[in-house]
Amino acid sequence: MADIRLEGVSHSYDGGRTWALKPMTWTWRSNRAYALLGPSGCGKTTLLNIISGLISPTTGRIWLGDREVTSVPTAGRNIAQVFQFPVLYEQMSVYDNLAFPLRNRGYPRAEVDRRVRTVSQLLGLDGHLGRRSRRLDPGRQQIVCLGRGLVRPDVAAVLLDEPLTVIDPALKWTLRSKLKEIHRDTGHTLVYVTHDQTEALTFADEVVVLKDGEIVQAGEPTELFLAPAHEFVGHFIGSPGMNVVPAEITGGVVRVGGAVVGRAAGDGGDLPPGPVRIGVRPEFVRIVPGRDAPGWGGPETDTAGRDAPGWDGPGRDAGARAAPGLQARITGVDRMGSYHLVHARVDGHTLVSKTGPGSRHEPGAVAFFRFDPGRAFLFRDEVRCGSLAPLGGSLEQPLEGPLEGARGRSPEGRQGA
Ligand SMILES: Nc1ncnc2c1ncn2[C@@H]1O[C@H](COP(=O)(O)OP(=O)(O)OP(=O)(O)O)[C@@H](O)[C@H]1O
Repeated sequence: MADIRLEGVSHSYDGGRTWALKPMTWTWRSNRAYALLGPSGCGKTTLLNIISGLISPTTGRIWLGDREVTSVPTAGRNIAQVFQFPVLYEQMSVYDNLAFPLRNRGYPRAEVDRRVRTVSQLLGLDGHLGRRSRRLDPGRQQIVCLGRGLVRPDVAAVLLDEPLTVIDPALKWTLRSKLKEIHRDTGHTLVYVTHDQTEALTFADEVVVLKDGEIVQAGEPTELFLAPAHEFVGHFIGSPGMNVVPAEITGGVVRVGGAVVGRAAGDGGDLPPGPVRIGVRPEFVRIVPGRDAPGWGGPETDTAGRDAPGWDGPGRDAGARAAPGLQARITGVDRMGSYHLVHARVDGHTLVSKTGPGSRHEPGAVAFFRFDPGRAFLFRDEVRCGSLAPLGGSLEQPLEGPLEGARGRSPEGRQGA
C-alpha cells in the first residue's frame, strides 16, 4: 500500500483551450477510503483515469509511494479500476472472473480459492460462482466487477468510478456497507467516484469535493456539513443546501439590508469592510416568533413583530444591542414528515429553516430568524473568509467532539479550504 501523490497534475482535452482538470497537488493517503464527489463534468473520471494511467496528464507528475509512475502504463501501476458499467470476461465463469487477477499475478492455488470465496461470500455471489458471467443480469455482472476489483489484497489502490449506477437502489445500501467491510479487511487505498452526496457521505473516511476541475474542500463528512469552506460545498452537500444571504461588513459588524446580524470574525484576522455573503445551513436557523423575541414588548395579539423594540431593523441605528434576529415574513412551509422546511424572504432572498415536525409556523407571519453561533459563515468570492459571531459574546467553538483534530485538507499550494 502506498500514498498516491499528484504534483501539479492538470489535463486539457483540447490543447489547452479548456481545462478538464486545473493544476492540482494532492495526496491520496494509503489505507483510506475516499469519495471523489462533484457534479457531472467536473473532472472526476479524468482524474481517476490519470491515476490509473488510462490518460497521460497534460502537466504534472504522479507518484506511488516513492516511485514515479507518470509515464508508466496502466498495467505497470498495480491499480485496480472498476467502471460504471460491467466489463467482464463473458465466457468465463464468475469464479474464474474473480480468480483472474490473482492467477495473473501467480498467487498459489489455495490462496486464490480462499480470496475468491471470501469476496464472493461478502458480495453474495456464492450461488453464482459456477455460472457464465454473460448469463447474469447487468446488476449482478457489476457486482462481479466489484469483486474482481477488490479481490487482490496487494494493489496500490482501488478506483471505483460510479460503480453502483446499474445496481438496484435497494441493493446499493447493502453493497456500500460490504465495500466498507472489504476495505476494512484489505486496507486498500480506495477512491470512489460519485455525484451522489449520500453515497459519498455514507461511504468515505474523507470526501474530496471537485468543482470545475479543482478540489474545493476535502474532509470528513461531518466537517463538510458543519463547516463548509466553499459556497459550493454548502450547496452540494446537505438537503436542502446552505442558505446564502448577501450582507455587508461595516465597522466590524455584519448587516443584512441595514440590520445588524452579528460581528465579523475573520478566519485569519480582521475582515476588511465590504460585501460578503452569509452562509448558514437550514438546520442552524432558529425561528423566534415576533412576540417571543427578546426585547419584544408589543401587544400579545400582534405576532407580526415588525415593530418589536430591540429589533435593529433596516434603516435603524443598530447600536451595540444584540438583535433578536433577522426579521422576515414566512412565505411557505413544507411539511416533510420528520421535519418542516420554513421558507421566508429576507432582503429579497430566500431563507430556509429546518424545524421539528411539531413546529407551528404559518405562511404570512413575521418572525425573527436567528443563526446558531459558530454555524454561520462569511464568504467572499465563494471561499469562506470568516464566521458570524454574536454581537456581545465570543464565537462558540464551531468544531467539537469527533471533529477535533480532523480538519479538512486543501490541495497543497492552494489557499482556502
Ligand atoms: N475524451 C474527451 N474528449 C474531450 N473532452 C472530454 C473527454 N472526456 C471528458 N471531456 C470533458 O472534460 C470535462 C470533465 O469530464 P469528466 O468525464 O472527467 O467529468 P466527470 O465529473 O467524470 O463527469 P460525469 O460525472 O458526467 O462522468 C467535461 O467538460 C467533459 O466534457
